[in-house]
Amino acid sequence: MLKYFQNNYAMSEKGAKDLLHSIIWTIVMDISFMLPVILGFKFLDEDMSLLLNSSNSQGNSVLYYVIMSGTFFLLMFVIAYFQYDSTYTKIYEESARRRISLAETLRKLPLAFFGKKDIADLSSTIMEDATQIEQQFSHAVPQIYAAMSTVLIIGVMMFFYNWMLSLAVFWVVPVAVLVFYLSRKLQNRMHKELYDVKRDISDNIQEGLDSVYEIKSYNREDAFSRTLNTKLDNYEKFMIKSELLIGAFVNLSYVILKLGLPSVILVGAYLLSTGSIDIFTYLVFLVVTARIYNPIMDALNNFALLLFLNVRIKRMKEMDDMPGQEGKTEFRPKNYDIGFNNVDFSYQDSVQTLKNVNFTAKQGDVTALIGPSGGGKSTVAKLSARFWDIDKGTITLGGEDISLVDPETLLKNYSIVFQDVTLFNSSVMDNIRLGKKDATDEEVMKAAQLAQCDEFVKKLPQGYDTLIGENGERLSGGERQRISIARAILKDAPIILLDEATASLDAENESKIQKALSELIKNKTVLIIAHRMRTVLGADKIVVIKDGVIAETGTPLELKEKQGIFSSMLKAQYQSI
Ligand SMILES: Nc1ncnc2c1ncn2[C@@H]1O[C@H](COP(=O)(O)OP(=O)(O)OP(=O)(O)O)[C@@H](O)[C@H]1O
Repeated sequence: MLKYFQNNYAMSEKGAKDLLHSIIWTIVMDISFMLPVILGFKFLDEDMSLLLNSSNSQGNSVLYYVIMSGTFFLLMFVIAYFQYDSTYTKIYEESARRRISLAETLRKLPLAFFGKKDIADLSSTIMEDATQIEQQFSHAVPQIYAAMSTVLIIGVMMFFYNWMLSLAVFWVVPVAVLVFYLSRKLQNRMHKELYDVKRDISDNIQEGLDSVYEIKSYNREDAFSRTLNTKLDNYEKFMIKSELLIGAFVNLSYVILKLGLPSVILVGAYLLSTGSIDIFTYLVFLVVTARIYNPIMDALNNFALLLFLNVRIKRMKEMDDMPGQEGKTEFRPKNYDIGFNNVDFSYQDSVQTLKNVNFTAKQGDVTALIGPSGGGKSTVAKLSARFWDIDKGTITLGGEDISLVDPETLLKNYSIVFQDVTLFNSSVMDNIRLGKKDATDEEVMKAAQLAQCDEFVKKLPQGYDTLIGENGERLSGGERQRISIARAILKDAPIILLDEATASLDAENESKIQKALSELIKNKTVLIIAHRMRTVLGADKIVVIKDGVIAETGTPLELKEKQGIFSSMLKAQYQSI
């Protein structure tokens, strides 16, 4: 049972145990809620029949019923308290565990995964899906199991009491459940489609927000709104259709259940007329029948909600099952040479991005990656820090295979300055301190000076304490880049991965960034995706990557003399200057 819960509801072992407790408490509570009814029957059976039959024998006193009612009330209250605690408190704990476990899974995923997968999808699985599951598990799931068990217990008791009348009560249940069961596939399909349509809309909105500048500058507002409106309209239509269809099946099941009462009336009347039952039994069955279908209807309703949840549970399990990156957390390489040995890599199975890549970026050298756009330069740089795991070959750091090292441990050795700098809506000081979280203000300011940030930071209203807006919206491209260089200087890692900006910076800005970079790369292993001639010619080694293979390697002088791709790229750039 516990394994079933774990597998089907994406629960932890503790969560499955808590769910089982909560179901048991809900069953106990449902049964305890019948105590007043039983007391009522006892009263009818023993005392009222005495009165009706004008017997002289003594029934139970009023005091007896008062004491019994008080005891039952207290018992019900205590049971309801434990049911509440086991259901609500525990499910929220499980929900927190579920979110932490998802976050832990995400932490272990290859870094590049986050570039590929849209963040809206991830965050909505962690927050929205987890909330939906939490609500259903605190409200619906224990009730389904409890309702089924309670009805079963009462059913068995009723069959022992009078099997013919019980048959009249219960024949509708399997028919109603069958109708509902048969609609399960359709419901699942509807829910899946609805979920996909909804995800598509949130992706669309997220994309619109991310690219609001482009949309406005290319006058695409109308087109964007039209697409979004169409999707929203379709979503609405789809919702109505799915509600109607699912509602039709659920209501059909309800109607079938409702046929139980007339059956009991008719069969009961017949049995009464033949003298097979007395009036009291007839009344008892009528009262029970009037109430017994409600928990079954609730269970069906809750079951429909659980089907709705299936898609989300599946999505959560998918995320949980994503292969994370593991490795040793003790790692002290004997040097910081990066080696690519016969490396093959593909993002998708069908296209091979890198083929048999071999080169070494030596500690203390600047190794420039150059080549035509789409050739694989960024991929090589990212693979060297284990953003993805490769398909074939090995990538080593100090001679050790990086695929055996825990990514977080590995990344402590890298400073990464790529073009798409991410800044946070906090102060300049905190943004730079990201490079070394325990750095003093003085250390941060020193790094900022070396990265040529000092001058523009001092002009900001509160200097280093100025909040820079969401993703540094108050800063220029060059300023953002220099902040990211300051972070890297502060981190002072032995390896620098650098993607030189292609954005056209003005001459002053460019020379400042060059100055900052030359500070950063002193005595480090530097792997640079080079775009500027100055960098390319100043490099110790050049690796030319074209169509995923290494086309040339050597010093700038060697490659110039070779008259190959490098020398023609060099000529083309000089001609364009
Ligand atoms: N996350 C990704 N998923 C799938 N394919 C990708 C991904 N990133 C890059 N690619 C593909 O891999 C190939 C190499 O891309 P890469 O970015 O490494 O080239 P590049 O030489 O750095 O290009 P550029 O100079 O234009 O930045 C390209 O065909 C690109 O479309």
